[in-house]
Amino acid sequence: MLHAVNLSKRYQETLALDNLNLSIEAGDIYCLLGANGAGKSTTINLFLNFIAPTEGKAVIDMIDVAKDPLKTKEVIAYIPENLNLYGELSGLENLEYFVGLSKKRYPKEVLIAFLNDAGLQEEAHTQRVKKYSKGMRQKVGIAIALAKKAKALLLDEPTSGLDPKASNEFSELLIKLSDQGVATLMATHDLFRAKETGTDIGIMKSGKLVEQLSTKDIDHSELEKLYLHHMDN
Ligand SMILES: Nc1ncnc2c1ncn2[C@@H]1O[C@H](COP(=O)(O)OP(=O)(O)OP(=O)(O)O)[C@@H](O)[C@H]1O
Repeated sequence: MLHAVNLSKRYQETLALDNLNLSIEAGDIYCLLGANGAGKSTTINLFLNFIAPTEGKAVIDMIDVAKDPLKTKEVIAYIPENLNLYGELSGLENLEYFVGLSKKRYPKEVLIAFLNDAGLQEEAHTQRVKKYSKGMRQKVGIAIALAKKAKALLLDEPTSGLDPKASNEFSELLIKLSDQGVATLMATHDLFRAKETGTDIGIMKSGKLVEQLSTKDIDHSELEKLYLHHMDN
């Protein structure tokens, strides 16, 4: 579903991403780990066509992102660290608006069902988003992904700053989406969540993918050791 093929991005003298090859299939939750500046956001931004590759390609659902960015955007949902919602609108109104951008229309009760499925408590649906916690905003993001029937989810540090309960709830939603066949690429600094939630882990350093593994082959402390080993060498 999501493929990086010899994907590179250079900014003047900085090689932000160096020949990345990556395959994320339906149901995979692929967690990208790495220090600040390792190239995680660059990877996600290339899949979103926010930036253009210097070499190689990002492919979503067999379509080259740079060649047909609008078509690829139809099948993905993106949740950044801080989701940009309209503070004066309610969660329900935000959902209606953003789903409308993707040319989908649903009756109000179906939109409410998406918010419920995303775990947003009923009384919050009609409250202005400016009063929401970060966890509640991220749930609206998940509701948008559900309503768009997104095949792939791109997440850039979505749980940073969430308390452990909110972070756990978010992870459970990702697993629910994965069970429905959604392919997820998530940049994160949270080794614990990556092991708990992810199916696969990639460790990046200085623009290179230096390690790939399946989460079932490693425990928490081995993952931490491996991560620190790569950061120290
Ligand atoms: N617009 C830009 N112009 C120049 N250099 C950039 C630009 N965007 C990113 N870089 C550089 O590319 C490299 C990779 O950055 P990137 O943001 O992908 O890292 P990251 O792994 O997401 O880090 P973080 O964990 O801090 O979010 C860094 O050296 C960064 O300084």
